[in-house]
Amino acid sequence: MIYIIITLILMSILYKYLVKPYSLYRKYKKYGDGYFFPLFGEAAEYYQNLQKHQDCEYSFKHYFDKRKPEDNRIIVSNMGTSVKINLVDPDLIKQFYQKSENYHMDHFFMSNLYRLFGTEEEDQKLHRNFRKQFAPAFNFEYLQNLSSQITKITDNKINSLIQANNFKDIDPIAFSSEITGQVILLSFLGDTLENLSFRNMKLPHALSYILNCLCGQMGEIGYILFGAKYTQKGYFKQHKEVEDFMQEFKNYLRVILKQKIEIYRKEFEQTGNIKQTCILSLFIQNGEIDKIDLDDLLKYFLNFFLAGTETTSNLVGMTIYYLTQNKEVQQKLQQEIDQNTDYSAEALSNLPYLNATIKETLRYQGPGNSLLDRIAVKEHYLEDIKIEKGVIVNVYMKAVHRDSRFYSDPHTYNPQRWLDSKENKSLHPFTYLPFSAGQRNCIGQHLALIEARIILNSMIKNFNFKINEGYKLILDFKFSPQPLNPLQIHFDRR
Ligand code: HEM
Repeated sequence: MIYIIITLILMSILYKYLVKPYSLYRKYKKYGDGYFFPLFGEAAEYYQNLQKHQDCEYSFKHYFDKRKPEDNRIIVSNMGTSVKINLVDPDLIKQFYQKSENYHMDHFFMSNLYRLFGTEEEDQKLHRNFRKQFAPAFNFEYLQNLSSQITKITDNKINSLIQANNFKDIDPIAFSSEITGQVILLSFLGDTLENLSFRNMKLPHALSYILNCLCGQMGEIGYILFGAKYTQKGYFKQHKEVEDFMQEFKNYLRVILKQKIEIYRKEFEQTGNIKQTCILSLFIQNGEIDKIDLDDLLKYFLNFFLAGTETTSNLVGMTIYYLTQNKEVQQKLQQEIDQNTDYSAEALSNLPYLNATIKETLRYQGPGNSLLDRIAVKEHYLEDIKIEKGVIVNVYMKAVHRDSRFYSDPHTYNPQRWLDSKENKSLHPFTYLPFSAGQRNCIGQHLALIEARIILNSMIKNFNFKINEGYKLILDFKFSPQPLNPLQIHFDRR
């Protein structure tokens, strides 16, 4: 009897994880190519190279140079009990955004992070409400008021580097993440909380520490099998320590939020105005603060920190890296920046070469390679492809950003392409998506660009950049491509 039960269990596992996904895989393969674990399929080489070389740029180039994009509109792979479809064709991508009501966020792999900042808004109405509430705080005109403070944070950081008199082997990603972390605190709370610490860590460090712990747990076998329940229960000492740290930290932040709200409320009652530009002060002035509870505010604050810190510092740091690899780009940028004396957000947004360089980093190696996975909640079509309920769908932005049909010489870093009107004209609107598109596009894109321009402007004014001769960039495949070993750049004072 026991053998029959074991056989039945094994067969049902085999069916769920192998037979069913394989039949789905076969069905979708005719629209593109793909790989199936245990590894086979045309795209398996992509994965094998990734494991062997650990360099996602190497395996990406190797694979994408060989495929014919016009015949391969998707890349399909098995994912748990279903399949995942990566869209790499702009027309399919356009339809995906137009039919966004057919998708929810896929929670399984992300659920450990949702423990930190609460679950995603699945309800479209709630999400629309969130966007409506926060949109005024992220429009360019409002954010311009923060630019002098962002410049001050950047200059302080550069001055402390100059005072330390150590310009060797600097990682510009880590360097700028201290600025971008403070900017998120500033834009939300109106204060960088420089003097506060939690368990002897500055607040951005404490947050990054928790995020790293939670992301690390997501690679554990127990997590892969059982999801966040496995880590949350705290059966193991290290899980319990992270859980305690996180809860204590959230309570600490809740108190800070409450205190800040009280301070701004008082200022508003007494003067009819709040001097500091930030989300909290805006919400008090426009009355939104009474429509949102403290736990939701905390959730959004943590969300913004997660979405806005490493992404922007990655953009800045990788731009500096590409300047070390392209001397003429560095020189051209210096010339433009040296001639400019107006450092306001608006003036910087009008520097053509600075903006073309940022745009090119976002195309070439943007921090948003793909989206968080979506799961189809009902059957529907993307063009001629029938998407079944339960199938996971994502947009592989990097693939369209490097598609030779839309970009000449796509694997070359070349800011000039954005100033060349011929290349610009040929663009299909869904071939440039560093901040995604549609209802869930990046709400913080203006903030990210304002910050990137200010930080790069100050850094380029002060330094020449040279890579350490022994350093070789290997891009690790994480949420976004990250250097496996921290960048080692010599900042030469100008
Ligand atoms: C270079 C920097 C940045 C890049 C490349 C970037 C990219 C993206 C992308 C691709 C998405 C869509 C994700 C998806 O749909 O799965 C997104 C969403 C989001 N981003 Fe950014 N981001 C950046 C900076 C920021 C900053 C500074 C903030 C500040 C608050 C921010 C806040 C958000 C939020 C809250 C969402 C979710 C929006 C929603 O669901 O409605 N991001 N970002």
